Amino acid sequence: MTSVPLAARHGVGAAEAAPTPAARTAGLRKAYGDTIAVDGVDLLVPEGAVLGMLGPNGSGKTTTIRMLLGLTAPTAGTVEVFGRPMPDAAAEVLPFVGALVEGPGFHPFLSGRENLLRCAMAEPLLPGRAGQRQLRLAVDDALERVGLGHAATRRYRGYSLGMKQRLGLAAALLVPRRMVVLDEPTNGLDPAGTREVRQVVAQLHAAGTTVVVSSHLLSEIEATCTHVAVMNRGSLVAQGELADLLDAGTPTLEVSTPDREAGLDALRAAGVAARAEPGGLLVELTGTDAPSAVATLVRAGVAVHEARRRRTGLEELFARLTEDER
Ligand SMILES: Nc1ncnc2c1ncn2[C@@H]1O[C@H](COP(=O)(O)OP(=O)(O)OP(=O)(O)O)[C@@H](O)[C@H]1O
Repeated sequence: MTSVPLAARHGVGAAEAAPTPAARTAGLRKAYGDTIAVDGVDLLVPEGAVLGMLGPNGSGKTTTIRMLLGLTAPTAGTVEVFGRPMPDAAAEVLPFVGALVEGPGFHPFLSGRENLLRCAMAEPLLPGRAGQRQLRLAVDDALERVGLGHAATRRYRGYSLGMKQRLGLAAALLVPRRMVVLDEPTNGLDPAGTREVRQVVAQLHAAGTTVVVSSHLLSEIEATCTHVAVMNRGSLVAQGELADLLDAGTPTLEVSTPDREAGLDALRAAGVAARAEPGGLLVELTGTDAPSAVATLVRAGVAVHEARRRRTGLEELFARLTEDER
């Protein structure tokens, strides 16, 4: 592993030439007594990815995230963040990593802004370089990004669960990060809050920040993530680019047509498997491709109103990967 200092390679805004992943684990294991929370996890988080961690309750997502952040030490295996070992290099690495994990310890009698100012003063990347004015600007910017500007002066103890969650997210965004790790960031948020988190993740991604986000909301993961890691019973059962995972099932083409019988006859004559569906046909794209299937239909005089590839869908994939074998 390269020994170039993290700040030199990963100074905020610096271009990354080396293909070092943002984070990587090997043989990661965590046991709490007889409970094996995480077992043999080889996770790869490519730099610049938005990686969604999915898994049923108790599958080991939070424990894995805590080990990524150096908050708990592995029982066995290794964790690297930006090529540096965790938790040993935590002091060097963590200023570049924003995190929202569980309820952060905010002061109940201070306002949201005052709480964030305290966080800002503890940020190694801000003090020294930043005066009070800059700290306040960073705090107000973070509050605006999470939609808390209007409640900045209210005491934390009066915040709703969703507002507390937003303040935790704001703390993760106080300085530009190389990686942001969000454990269930939409927990307790209303639909507007959920949309805002989605926007924040999209902004981070556009700025080149790596994002690791755990969620039970498959639709959120499907909408925001480039990569997915699926956990089940402490193990990683699938990981990779979202598009590749979704394409892993049998590819099919949905054809909207009123001429279903004629369409089925034409496809069968061409050796293409298909079945009738309400409003049209579902064509299996094994041994053929979408343009050929559509051409076969059109040649047979079948009116094709619309043709669309059907993806497996994350919900179906998730159910398949995590269903119990019992
Ligand atoms: N500090 C701990 N002490 C004992 N057991 C723990 C501890 N932390 C986690 N566990 C156990 O490890 C397993 C994995 O828990 P973890 O919180 O990592 O799962 P998760 O996928 O994040 O679940 P959820 O979606 O419910 O948050 C569970 O069986 C849990 O009870």
